[in-house]
Amino acid sequence: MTSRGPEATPTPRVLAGCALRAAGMVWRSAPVHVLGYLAVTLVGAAAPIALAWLTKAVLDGLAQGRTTILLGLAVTLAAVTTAAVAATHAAQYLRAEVDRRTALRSKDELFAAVTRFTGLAPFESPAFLDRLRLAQQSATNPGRLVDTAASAARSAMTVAGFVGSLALISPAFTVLVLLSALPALLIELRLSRQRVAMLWRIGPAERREMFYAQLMSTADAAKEIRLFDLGAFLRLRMLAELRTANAARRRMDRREFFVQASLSATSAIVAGVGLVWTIIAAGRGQLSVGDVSMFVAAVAGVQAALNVMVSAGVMAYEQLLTFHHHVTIVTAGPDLPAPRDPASLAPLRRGIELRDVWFRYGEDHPWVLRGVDLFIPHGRTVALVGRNGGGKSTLVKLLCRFYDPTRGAILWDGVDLRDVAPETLRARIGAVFQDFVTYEMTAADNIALGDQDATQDQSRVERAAQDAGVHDTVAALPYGYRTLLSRGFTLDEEGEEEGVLLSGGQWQRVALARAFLRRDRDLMILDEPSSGLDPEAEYEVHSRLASLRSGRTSVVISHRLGAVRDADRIVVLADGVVTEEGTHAELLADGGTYARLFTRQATGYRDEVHPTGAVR
Ligand SMILES: Nc1ncnc2c1ncn2[C@@H]1O[C@H](COP(=O)(O)OP(=O)(O)OP(=O)(O)O)[C@@H](O)[C@H]1O
Repeated sequence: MTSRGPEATPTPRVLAGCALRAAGMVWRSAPVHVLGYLAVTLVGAAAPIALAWLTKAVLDGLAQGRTTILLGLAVTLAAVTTAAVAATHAAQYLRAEVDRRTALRSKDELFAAVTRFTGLAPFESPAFLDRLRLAQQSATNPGRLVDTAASAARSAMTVAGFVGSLALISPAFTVLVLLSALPALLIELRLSRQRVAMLWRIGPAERREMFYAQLMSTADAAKEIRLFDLGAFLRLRMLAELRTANAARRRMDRREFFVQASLSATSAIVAGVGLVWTIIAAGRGQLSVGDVSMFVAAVAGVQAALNVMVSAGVMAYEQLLTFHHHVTIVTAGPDLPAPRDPASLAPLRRGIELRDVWFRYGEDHPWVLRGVDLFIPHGRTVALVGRNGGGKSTLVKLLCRFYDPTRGAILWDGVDLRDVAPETLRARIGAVFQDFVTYEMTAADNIALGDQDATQDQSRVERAAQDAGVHDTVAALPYGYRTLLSRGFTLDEEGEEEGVLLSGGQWQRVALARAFLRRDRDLMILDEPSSGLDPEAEYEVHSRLASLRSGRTSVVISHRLGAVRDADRIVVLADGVVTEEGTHAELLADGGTYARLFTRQATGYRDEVHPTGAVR
């Protein structure tokens, strides 16, 4: 599902599966509305045929001077016209409702599937992201398929009705009109395959265009864009992507225009020939005035209805091809191998062992971890330190099983993490990630997301905030814990209860509070938990974290070596290999990388005092 080459066109069998799935989805979403829609469609389909016959009867009645039947015919004509108009409006409403209800279900199904992916790899795959975008766009397709099918059925009825009438006048001409629609169908199907392939090809350009547009409209990037004067640069890039996509769409539109113009010309020629023939036949007295009117209405009706049928068939085909992206995602297997019979995971007793763990993010990527052997003992704190890009955060991601080791294994009290359901493992872990999320939600929600049970328990949220030292800040916000931590939305519909923005350090404390809600978990992961804090706050938070960690198993990553010196074990990771391991004192005594980094940092904090007493 992740490779990005030209998309192979799904086989008819696969498309039939998609159609069945779409039909099931529509039926489950809006059964009553679908039935109503089909009923009014039927009325709409019968109306033109009835009108044509009534018109013929009126004209013949007039020509033959049978005025007695004219009033009845006129009333019937008016009633049929009214019913046809009412059916059109009812169909519009019902179709929109079917669309809305089905789109809701389709989005639910799609995002349930997206959140079911347990690892991170799909979200780092351009092919998957392109597919997801197209799948999102296809949310209304199942509903539209009903519409398309109904309009095809309506047209089929019209064709059948008029074909009967036409055949009475000229069987040969009837065959000619019907046959003239066949090339149109084949050509249009080919065009629609090309259109869907084009949409897949321009997917990356469209996503980049969206990326630039979003960048220019979000507060996060606004500072740099203004300071570095990036506005015009980003706008031009966005427009370049849009032009690329537009050029592909234009080429396709032109091709369609030429093909459709040729097809329309063919239809017009067929209709013109027929008209000449009927006029000549009427002149010779072989046809009545009513017959001529019927013939003209029938040819126009059959051609228009055949056109609609061809368009409907093509549209259905295109809608199915796009909906296929949805189906591919919702029916995809697990992104990480799922254990057939998942092992249960008891609370940690001995520890977590990384046994010769090798990892790279993809086959074309370099090795990030190269044979890491490491034991994280139960109840102890292990600190991971080392230079940027050494693989520390990657190791932590493997502990959470966001990826599986490429080689080697990670064992939780001897149980391979691959044998456990990811959600079971994650229920035992608490974490603050380096790139924690700042949710545009209320302060209370931002904390409670750490443990959803807490959404119903404000006291737990407040306790966690107190532990993270952010309670006073939150309590002082305009609406306390109800305050929205965003300037992009407001709390109320009227737009009066505006949100606020927190500082970087305050956000970090909110993220810590989220982790504090999971304090009872077996493993606590703290990836740079205090990087945004001021020195006093850092000291305070580390004291709190130390008390939180005491007796618990934790893995801490920090570049501030003073913050991890008390860890039970300090592990230096360099180029994906454990190069040093020991306590702070042992590593200092060894005089290796850790000792060098620590001394360098410590020297930076120490003032050199001049003999005169001045601080330099
Ligand atoms: N999702 C990813 N896809 C591809 N490569 C990645 C991904 N995440 C990290 N890397 C690469 O893996 C290597 C290790 O990154 P990692 O984030 O684990 O390092 P780190 O030790 O935590 O660094 P830092 O101290 O800067 O946070 C880096 O070279 C990085 O480019």
